[in-house]
Amino acid sequence: MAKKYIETERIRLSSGRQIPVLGLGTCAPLQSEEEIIEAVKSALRSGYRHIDCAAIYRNERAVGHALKEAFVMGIVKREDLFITSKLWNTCHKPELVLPSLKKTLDDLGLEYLDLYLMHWPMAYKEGGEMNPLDENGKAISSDVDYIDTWQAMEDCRDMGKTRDIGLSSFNSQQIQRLLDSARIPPVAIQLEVNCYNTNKKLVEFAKSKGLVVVAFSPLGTPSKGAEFQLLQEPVIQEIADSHKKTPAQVAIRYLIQQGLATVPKSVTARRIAENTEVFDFKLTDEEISKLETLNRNYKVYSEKIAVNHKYYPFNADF
Ligand SMILES: NC(=O)C1=CN([C@@H]2O[C@H](COP(=O)(O)OP(=O)(O)OC[C@H]3O[C@@H](n4cnc5c(N)ncnc54)[C@H](OP(=O)(O)O)[C@@H]3O)[C@@H](O)[C@H]2O)C=CC1
Ligand SMILES: O=C1CO[C@H](CO)[C@@H](O)[C@@H]1O
Repeated sequence: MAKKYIETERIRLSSGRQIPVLGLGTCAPLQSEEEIIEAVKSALRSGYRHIDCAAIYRNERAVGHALKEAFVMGIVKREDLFITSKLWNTCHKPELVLPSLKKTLDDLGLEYLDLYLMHWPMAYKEGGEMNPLDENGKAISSDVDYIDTWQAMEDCRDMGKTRDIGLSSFNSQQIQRLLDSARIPPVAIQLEVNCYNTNKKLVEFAKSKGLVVVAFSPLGTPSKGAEFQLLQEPVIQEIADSHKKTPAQVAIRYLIQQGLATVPKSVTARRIAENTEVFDFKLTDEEISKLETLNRNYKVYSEKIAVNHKYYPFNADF
């Protein structure tokens, strides 16, 4: 019988805390509040203890609703959970950081987060749309330096509003620049990593600086009408068949064997459970090499609306 996902599957953060390697993604723009509530409850019942949220997903109240029900029903206790959320780009001004975090906490119905990430190094114009666009459809920048935003995030950690702080989609130069001035170093970074985008140089760089890497879009975001469909690749299917596993389980297992945490998203109870059954088999070195032939440095989240931003992260080599 497949080994149930259990809480020992964790990675130690530089702060000494631990992050469960498997979490539930909640970026679900097409799903209703009811679907999100059911998905989070289903995940908690399946043994997930790590939920990945963000203000920009516009569904933190639904996640909070599910958490509250799970607490009342005794499915899980707050202290057993690892809840991540992310500061959105329109709230990088230092005076907006704490209010943004408080809004997220209020929506989630929590006293504190486990991890608060800066969602992107890029600040957008404050005070209006979450994706403010100019007449050419490009994001309108704000001039805030992510170093100043980080200092406000450090203050949030000092206040106990979040146990740890981290980054998302920063390139190596931006990580280094931030580390050079940080009073509190980031413990983790979310990066797009999957078999289409193994992102090796950046992953190794981040790890060498003491950051745990959390892989987002582990399945290649099939729902986004993506150009390529990772889960339908014959190479993945073949390896899955030989282990009596599914392509999604192989895609997730690949990341775990790279020493990464990951946050596959699903609102389908069967898949939510399926995605946990990844701790009872091991890919061989040969299988890993075969999977890596799929790499084409393909990004689902290239944030093209912000290509002209001063801090656009994808112009650097890595
Ligand atoms: N920091 C950042 O900038 C970013 C962070 N993220 C985070 O990462 C999470 C995951 O990435 P995301 O881009 O959502 O995409 P994923 O790669 O996790 O793919 C999600 C899609 O795969 C489907 N799916 C899930 N499990 C299976 C399965 N076992 N078999 C077949 N299909 C499956 C889901 O369908 P269904 O739901 O219908 O079951 C959904 O359509 C996000 O939800 C978010 O939390 C994502 C992007 C950027
Ligand atoms: O997490 C993410 C998913 O959706 C957002 C857009 O709406 C992205 O900007 C982001 O990186």
